[in-house]
Amino acid sequence: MEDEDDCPELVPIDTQPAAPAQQIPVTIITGYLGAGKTTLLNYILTEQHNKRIAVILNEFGEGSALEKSLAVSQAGELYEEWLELRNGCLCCSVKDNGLKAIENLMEKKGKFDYILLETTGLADPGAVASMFWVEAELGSDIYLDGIVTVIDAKYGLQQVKEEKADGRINEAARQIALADLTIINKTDLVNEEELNRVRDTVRSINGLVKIVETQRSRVELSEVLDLHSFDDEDGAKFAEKLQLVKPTRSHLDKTILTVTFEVTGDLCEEALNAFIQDLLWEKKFRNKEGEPMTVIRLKGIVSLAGKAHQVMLQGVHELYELNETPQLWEANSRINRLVFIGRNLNKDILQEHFISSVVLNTGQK
Ligand SMILES: Nc1nc2c(ncn2[C@@H]2O[C@H](COP(=O)(O)OP(=O)(O)OP(=O)(O)O)[C@@H](O)[C@H]2O)c(=O)[nH]1
Ligand SMILES: [Zn+2]
Repeated sequence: MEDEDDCPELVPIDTQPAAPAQQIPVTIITGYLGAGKTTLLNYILTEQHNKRIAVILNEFGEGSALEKSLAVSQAGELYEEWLELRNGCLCCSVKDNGLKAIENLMEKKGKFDYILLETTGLADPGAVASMFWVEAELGSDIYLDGIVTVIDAKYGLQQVKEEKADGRINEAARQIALADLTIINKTDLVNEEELNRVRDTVRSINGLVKIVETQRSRVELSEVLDLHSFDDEDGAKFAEKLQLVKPTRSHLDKTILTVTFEVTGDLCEEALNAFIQDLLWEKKFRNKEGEPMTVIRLKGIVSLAGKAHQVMLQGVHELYELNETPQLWEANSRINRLVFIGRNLNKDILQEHFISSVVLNTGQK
């Protein structure tokens, strides 16, 4: 028997390797069971486009948590490989095998232009997303382009509202919180009023997300691909977008919502790192009820002391990044703008912590 750590050999086919260089975008497609993820993938693959798209399905085989299928479709041909997982855990399995498998595949078949990865309905896409994000940092061939969450217009609401045992985060709500784009699918099954309710609920969770509505997941490709949700190519657009974010008010108890605030003044970079780490890693901040604040997605434009350029803050799951953008601050307009999506968030408490620990007194040196 072969070493378990090894990836299975992938089907060799005759294609000449594409020209090297250039990172390949990966879009993570998530959504609750039966929402229409596979329908979306099939739709994208059959649409007219000039891309070589690899599709990775991360699904556990029926009756066995030890297998998942890796299906790669290209120009209508479908290859399937079964990868052994040692421990039923998706993020680890993707980390141990999935990425290697993708890389092996690219070595053998030449590069793809795009990768779509469908996660299982119950997986935490945050873990998967942060893994691809880290890989890009480490010089991998792949970078995370965006997270797309498909929602069932008919059953989505019910799925989001379901209370989980032991106070665990509702997965359907978490998937919406993480998303850059949500696709409310199966609109044929609901009336306008029901659709409005779904839309409002999505908005109540995630104040940043873009929403489209579909039947059979038929969406403009340009709405799904090349979102560049995690790069800082265009700091200006990013800052503009943050300005439009409205805080959300939850319809439901204990659910996830969006909190945003603006603060003037320069920030101490070290203290900012400590603040974010306390928030994301240590879960040190608590709301009025004493429950720990949990942040799922974090974005911001910040003004670091001594830096002429705007700095973009991005966070997913437990990972975050601060990157200088090409945008220069205009005189007297250095405003820090932060957006937090998560659970048990209290804006006033967060803002107070932020001001007292991170903001330097202007004028004081
Ligand atoms: N009525 C209706 N049915 C749809 C629509 N889109 C998809 N479906 C059906 O819904 C079912 C589930 O769709 P899938 O694309 O397999 O959903 P999925 O999210 O990949 O499901 P899992 O992988 O099992 O979590 C299928 O029977 C689809 O044909 C739609 O817009 N309207
Ligand atoms: Zn599916």
